[in-house]
Amino acid sequence: MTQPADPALEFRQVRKDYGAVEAVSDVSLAIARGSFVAMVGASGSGKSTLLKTVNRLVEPDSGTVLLEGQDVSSLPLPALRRSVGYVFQSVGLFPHMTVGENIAIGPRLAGERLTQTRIAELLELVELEPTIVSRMPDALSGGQRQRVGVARALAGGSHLLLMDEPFGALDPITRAALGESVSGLHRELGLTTVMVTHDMAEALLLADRVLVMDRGTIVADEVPHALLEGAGGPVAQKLVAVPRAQADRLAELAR
Ligand SMILES: Nc1ncnc2c1ncn2[C@@H]1O[C@H](COP(=O)(O)OP(=O)(O)OP(=O)(O)O)[C@@H](O)[C@H]1O
Repeated sequence: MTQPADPALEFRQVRKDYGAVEAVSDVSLAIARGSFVAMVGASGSGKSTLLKTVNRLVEPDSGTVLLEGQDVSSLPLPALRRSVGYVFQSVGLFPHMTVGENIAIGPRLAGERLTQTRIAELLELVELEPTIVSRMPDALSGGQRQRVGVARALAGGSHLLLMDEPFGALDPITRAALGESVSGLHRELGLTTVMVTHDMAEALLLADRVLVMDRGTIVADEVPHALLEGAGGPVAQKLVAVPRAQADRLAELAR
């Protein structure tokens, strides 16, 4: 892929080791404003570690992460976390807080109160009923919890949405519905979206750029069409082979 001239997010030679494990090895990558990037790769390949360097949940050993051209290590943490929408792997809603309080927590930590109207708007964006606002997280389905997680990530008005395996624990129908919702939000709000997923089919269907990570490095960087045409090298093609074989088998069964 050609590198964008004025990227929303950029990694320059980012490296993170955990003892002898090279979790992220000198990754350089620029992400264009408005793009939807999927990051795919085997478990332990470094996807989450790389994503977490953006809002400094992980501090790199070396290298720089630039958000809108600014080195994230020079930004005050509350402001940085506010300007990066982050949907966690495990959702991570606070169990003792209502849905509304969970959505408002980021701005609150940064010293701002979200109005009830704004919270209602955010619920509407993620297609949840406004009445859900006073419910506790354990009274929601997994899909509803993930939608609240997305609303919370967008509450600070961020244009950068990072999602770490957001649909992992959901059934396939809920997963597909949420994928569609996120894709719609991405377009409507003009977001730059980076989504970590184990599912190459999901990556191919939702993203306009697919990165494949393997042992701490990016081994493929392609548009979905190119991956389907055979580009990206052996690790990428092994991942593409799975949904392709399923699609072929389904087509055979339908004959
Ligand atoms: N806090 C930590 N302490 C020690 N090792 C860690 C820590 N976080 C991650 N690692 C190691 O770093 C490597 C990369 O982990 P990472 O979670 O980034 O991979 P991943 O591709 O996101 O995996 P998954 O798809 O399973 O979430 C792994 O070997 C992991 O065990």
